Amino acid sequence: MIDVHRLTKRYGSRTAVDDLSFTVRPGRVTGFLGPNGAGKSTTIRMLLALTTPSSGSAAVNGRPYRRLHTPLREVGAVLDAAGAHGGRTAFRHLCWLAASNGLPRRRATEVLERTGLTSVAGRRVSGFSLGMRQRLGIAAALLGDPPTLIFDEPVNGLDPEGVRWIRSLMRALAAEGRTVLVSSHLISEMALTADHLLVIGAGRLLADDGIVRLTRGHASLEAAYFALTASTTQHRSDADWAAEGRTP
Ligand SMILES: Nc1ncnc2c1ncn2[C@@H]1O[C@H](COP(=O)(O)OP(=O)(O)OP(=O)(O)O)[C@@H](O)[C@H]1O
Repeated sequence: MIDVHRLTKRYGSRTAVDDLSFTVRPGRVTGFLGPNGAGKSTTIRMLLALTTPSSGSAAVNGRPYRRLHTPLREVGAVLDAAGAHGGRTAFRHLCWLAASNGLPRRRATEVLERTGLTSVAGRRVSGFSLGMRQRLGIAAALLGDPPTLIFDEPVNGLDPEGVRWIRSLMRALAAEGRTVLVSSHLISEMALTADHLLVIGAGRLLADDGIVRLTRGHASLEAAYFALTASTTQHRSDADWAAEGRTP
């Protein structure tokens, strides 16, 4: 479970996240959708205590991230595919992570199996493709068997097979009763993957609803999304011009 309450982040005169409140529930895939610069990554970074909020709070399984006793057992996060030390093998990387988080070594073998990396477990990460690195990042996120998972733009740069694999993994993780939050700016991908959507624009929450309800009254999810974000896209452009001290 993820709870965000009146979360705000300002960078100078720019408000990246603006009084955002929402709850992400277990047992379904929740998409976090918004245009470039909407504040998705900043929100996720605040959830994981990588960025300090200007105000408001964020909790994972009822506690702020910094107060989780064993974070890897509580929440797995996939932020980018470049996290592993290139000189290590996939297996050693995961064993090192497991040991430094008090997790049994067998978890490394188990998550390699789940992410389809068993056959390349002994290869150095430096030789991995983007798709293999992404799978390794997911393996690391699953190491502590956490009830909550957060993926930030997980399919960026992946080929169709990789996209489909991640989609089915996220659905399977939700079916196991986990809380799954996935950020994206790809509407078509979210239509296939998510049950529920949080739509943000210019740092503000624009919708918090099921895909079916969101789409109702529109020709498609894409049409519903553009109707929701149209005004904030304009707002963001004007704000960007202003922040740069220019006029559009
Ligand atoms: N460290 C920072 N310093 C200043 N501004 C920042 C910083 N990080 C983010 N921002 C600004 O905050 C806003 C939100 O950015 P953020 O990366 O959270 O958006 P996003 O929705 O994840 O976008 P994208 O889909 O492009 O990744 C943007 O205007 C961005 O320029």
